[in-house]
This record gives sequence, C-alpha cells and structure tokens, in this order.
Amino acid sequence: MSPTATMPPPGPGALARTGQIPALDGGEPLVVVDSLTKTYRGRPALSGLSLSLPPGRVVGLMGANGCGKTTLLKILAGVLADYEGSVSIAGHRPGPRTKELVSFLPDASFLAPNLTTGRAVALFARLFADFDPGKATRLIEFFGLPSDRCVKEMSKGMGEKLRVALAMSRRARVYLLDEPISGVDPAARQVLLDGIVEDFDPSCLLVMSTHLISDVEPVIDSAVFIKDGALLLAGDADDLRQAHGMSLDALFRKEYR
Ligand SMILES: Nc1ncnc2c1ncn2[C@@H]1O[C@H](COP(=O)(O)OP(=O)(O)OP(=O)(O)O)[C@@H](O)[C@H]1O
Repeated sequence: MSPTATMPPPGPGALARTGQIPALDGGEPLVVVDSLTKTYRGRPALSGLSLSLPPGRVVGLMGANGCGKTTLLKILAGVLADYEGSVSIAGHRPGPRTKELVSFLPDASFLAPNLTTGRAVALFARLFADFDPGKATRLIEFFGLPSDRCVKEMSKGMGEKLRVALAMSRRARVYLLDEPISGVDPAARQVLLDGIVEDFDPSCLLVMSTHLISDVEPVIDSAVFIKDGALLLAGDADDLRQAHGMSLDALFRKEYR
C-alpha cells in the first residue's frame, strides 16, 4: 500500500501528508528532518523521510520491526552521521552542540554493571551540566528502585527504570527515548510513563519509539507512523483518531497487518 493511499481526507488529517506536527502555540519547530535517507551497506533503512516536530509535544514514534525508528533516533541524537538529507535540532545540525540539547535513551543498556542508583546519579551529575540529581533521586524513589543493588544485580525492568530516571533528569530541550517501556510489566509501564511525563516542560519535545501503542496512547499527544523507512502518517493524536474514526492502537493494527 502506498503511503498516500492511507492518507485521511483533507481536514485535520491533512497534517499527515507532510509529516508536520503543528505547534501548540504556533511557534517554530524544534526538530526538522528533510528528505532523510540512510542506508546500511547499500540497504535503505530510511528513505526520504521528512518530519517537523515542535516543542511542547509528546510524540509516539511507531512502526513495524525494522522500519527505521532506531535509525531515526540515532541520527537525531548525533550517534549516526552518515546520512543524506538535512536534519536540524533547534537550528543546528546534529553534533557536539546538539548533544547538549538532546537527552537520548538508547534501546541497549549503557550503564556499567557495578553502578548502584546513587553512583549512577553521581556519574550523570559529573557527565552532564544540565543534570538534575534531585529529580533523578525523586524518580528513582517513585519507581521504587532499591538503593543497595548495582546494575548487574537488577532485573531488566529495574535497569530500564533507572535508565529512564537518568535520561529524564537532564534539563534537555529534546528527549529521545528508544523503546523506554518494552522491558517492564504492564502495571509498571504506567508508572514508568507517569515518571516520563512528570513535570514535562512545554518548551521541550519528547519522542518515544514503541510497539506498545495501547499503553502509550493516553500519554502521547502526537503520533508518527513509519513504514519501510518512509512516513506513513503523522499528526496530532486527537486529529488522527478523529480523521480515521479509531484509536491509534486500532489504526496501527489496520495499517501494519
Ligand atoms: N548496524 C546496522 N547494520 C546494518 N543494518 C542495520 C543496522 N542497524 C539497523 N539496520 C537495518 O536497518 C533497518 C532499520 O533498523 P532499525 O533498527 O532502525 O529499525 P526499528 O524500526 O528500530 O526496528 P525494531 O522495531 O525492531 O527495533 C533494518 O532493516 C535493519 O536490519
């Protein structure tokens, strides 16, 4: 099915054609991606993707396995630099300047196995000038993490909660979370999501990739669907639900079956 075949009729859903998610206050976009193409050894992972994401939004980045979500987040985070097209974060090409603006939670563990929660907080405070140790400590308590265990002694879900607490405690402009709730049980997902959006600053942008759409649907206000490295749908969550007459979860199942 071609992307245009799935586009909703003109009206709110027209947003979907361009990948422009509207600013809540009419302001400038924070992240702009134009004709982004990324190949791995000649095989395309992203193919001419264009997106415009304003501050104040909590965006769900969704798509089937291998559609390019992690690749997009890595490019925005400045981890991958060999791409075609243009990418801008607050007017800057991803690089050393934007790493100060972007808090990236990768999908793999990046913490040393011997770190306790306290040592992890101290490490992040040394690494990042914008890190708020008080917020990290509050989130660690909110998530119920034990203070006497190091990373290698934590369960997968505990490790994920610690990484989320650390990533969300930077005073960044853009938060990029790759599958932040995939390792936790259904009840804990809600707690994790509550922690992620707690105290969300409307001058910031939060993008999280996920397959767990019914879990994130109450929390996100915008959605980007990617298919085969290209944009399928993007827009305000309420507009998409209204234009298609179904939940984002149902829309995802319809588009990707
Ligand atoms: N380091 C790599 N080398 C070669 N190909 C890669 C590499 N990383 C990703 N790919 C390929 O790029 C495509 C997009 O992968 P990516 O990890 O971005 O997808 P994804 O949407 O995040 O998938 P998932 O939902 O399974 O995490 C896939 O075809 C994948 O096989």
